Amino acid sequence: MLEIHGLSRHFNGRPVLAGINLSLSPGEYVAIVGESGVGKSTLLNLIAGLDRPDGGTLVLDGCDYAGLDEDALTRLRRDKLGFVFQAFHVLPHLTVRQNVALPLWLQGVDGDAADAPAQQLLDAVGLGDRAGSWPRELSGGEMQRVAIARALVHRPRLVLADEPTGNLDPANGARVLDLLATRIREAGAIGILVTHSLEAAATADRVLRLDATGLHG
Ligand SMILES: Nc1ncnc2c1ncn2[C@@H]1O[C@H](COP(=O)(O)OP(=O)(O)OP(=O)(O)O)[C@@H](O)[C@H]1O
Repeated sequence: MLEIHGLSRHFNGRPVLAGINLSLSPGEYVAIVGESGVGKSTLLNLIAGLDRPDGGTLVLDGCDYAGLDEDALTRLRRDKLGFVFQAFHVLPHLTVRQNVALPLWLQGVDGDAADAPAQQLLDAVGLGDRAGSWPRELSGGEMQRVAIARALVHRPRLVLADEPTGNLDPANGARVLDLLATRIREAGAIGILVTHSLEAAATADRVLRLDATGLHG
């Protein structure tokens, strides 16, 4: 369960988010849309624990972020979160399969136990035959699919995706959105998709609009 109450964030005295409320149960997958600059990525960064709010509360599975120090937030991200951000953060010195297996390694799972699910996810995003490639050998869209496979490999409780299909052609975009929705529903995870595409947003269970007055269902 993700519970957000009265969340606010200012930058240089300028309010970006004010009084955001959102409550999501396991298995719920929502899309957040809204004008450029309204604060969608800021909200995802707060939910990911990569940034701290100026006010309000964030509680995931009973755990209040306010009580967590940086180490505890890092553990929360490692154990419970999968995220695909606009910058892919694919590591250049690891192969494609190693990049996807990384979240499992960080949980102490390695060898075949990490390689097999990593390969399965790569197959699912259409990159099964590129497992041994290096990131520099991939196109932007292929790299984005690696990032999506990596975000899902450890079956996270909370999946955050910021424009995950921004670099993809329609067929691969549809495939990735379908994979995201299927994985979230099958795992009973919570999913939040930030997108400008109403077509992409329609693949979630419901669409929320963020504007200066808050989130609207
Ligand atoms: N670290 C920061 N310091 C100062 N201002 C910031 C910072 N991060 C975000 N902002 C500002 O907060 C506002 C919201 O940015 P954010 O990236 O959350 O918007 P967005 O809704 O995701 O936009 P887009 O749809 O264009 O990606 C913007 O005006 C941005 O300039």
